[in-house]
Amino acid sequence: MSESTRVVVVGAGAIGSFYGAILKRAGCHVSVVLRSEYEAVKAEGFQIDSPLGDLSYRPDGVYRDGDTPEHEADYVICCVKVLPSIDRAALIKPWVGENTRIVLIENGIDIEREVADALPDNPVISCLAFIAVSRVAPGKIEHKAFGALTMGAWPEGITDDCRDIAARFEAGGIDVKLSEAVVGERWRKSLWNTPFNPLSVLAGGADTVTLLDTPGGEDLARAMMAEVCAVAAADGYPMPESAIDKNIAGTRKMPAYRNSMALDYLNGRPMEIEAILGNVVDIAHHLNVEVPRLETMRVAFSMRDVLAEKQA
Ligand SMILES: NC(=O)C1=CN([C@@H]2O[C@H](COP(=O)(O)OP(=O)(O)OC[C@H]3O[C@@H](n4cnc5c(N)ncnc54)[C@H](OP(=O)(O)O)[C@@H]3O)[C@@H](O)[C@H]2O)C=CC1
Ligand SMILES: CC(C)(CO)C(=O)C(=O)O
Repeated sequence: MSESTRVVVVGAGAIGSFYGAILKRAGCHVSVVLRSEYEAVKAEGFQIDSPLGDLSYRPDGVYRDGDTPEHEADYVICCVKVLPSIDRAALIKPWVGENTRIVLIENGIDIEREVADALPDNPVISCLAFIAVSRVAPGKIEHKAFGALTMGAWPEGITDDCRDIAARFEAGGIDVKLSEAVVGERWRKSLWNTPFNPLSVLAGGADTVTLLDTPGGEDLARAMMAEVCAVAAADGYPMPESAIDKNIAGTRKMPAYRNSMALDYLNGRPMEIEAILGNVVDIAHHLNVEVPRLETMRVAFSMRDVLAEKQA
């Protein structure tokens, strides 16, 4: 394994700076592309407090969106939020060369297609992060727990590229599960994110304990999960019925936790409603699956957007 693998992390927020630190520990040359935190990171690097130890580091290159790369990257890792306002393909394109592999570490369903369509000659590796990490100040990151990645080639399979980048994450101290069917893995994660993320926002930024302990809360989460299961099955990725019980039991075991969307809401940042909820509803419509609760939530969020536009 070459020590000088060049990695460019586009959107080095909580997830990007953390997994950049892991690849740096594994001996990769890690550059980052930033927006609002450019000055802070250029001056001081990242300070990352983690149960894995002090992961603070100075990236080998610190760039802004619009800068010109000096070298071709082996891997471009895209970690921006999946938002309608961000053209992710346009954002990563300047950093992608002929031999660059594109790695997406982002939440959501069917989020790969727009990138793969715009950059058809570069392989896409799709990753799911099971981690609790957040930005606490410019360049300062708090890693609270977990960190494992699940990944596979998109739309399916495990390629040598997947094995190569997985080995680097593992060398940096992270568990990686390689999957032949990463779209199915996305559905399994969506089983949690699609109900819990938007619910926590509608509940004013509520944590998991509040959501489940509110009378009717667990029933609502379960009913929304059942809708996600039905869409996933119609899309060709059935999940066992026990998956819902397992997710609820696992969530009840966790200390009170605010997911990334709840944190975005509380910090006044844009939220990944379409990637996590809207795309599931669109697929349900396309496959004629009834998802009344998910649909209600999506329309309620659209109302917020319409109101915000009127007030702007
Ligand atoms: N945080 C978590 O615990 C988890 C997050 N995820 C997923 O990971 C993905 C990333 O989330 P997270 O790291 O929390 O999000 P953050 O908001 O912390 O990071 C996103 C980063 O992208 C940057 N960015 C946005 N637009 C641009 C641009 N044009 N040029 C350069 N940088 C840009 C943002 O900069 P700026 O500061 O200017 O906005 C920010 O630094 C999401 O899909 C999320 O759902 C998945 C599991 C857990
Ligand atoms: C599953 C969870 C809660 C952390 O991995 C997540 O994906 C999020 O915070 O959005």
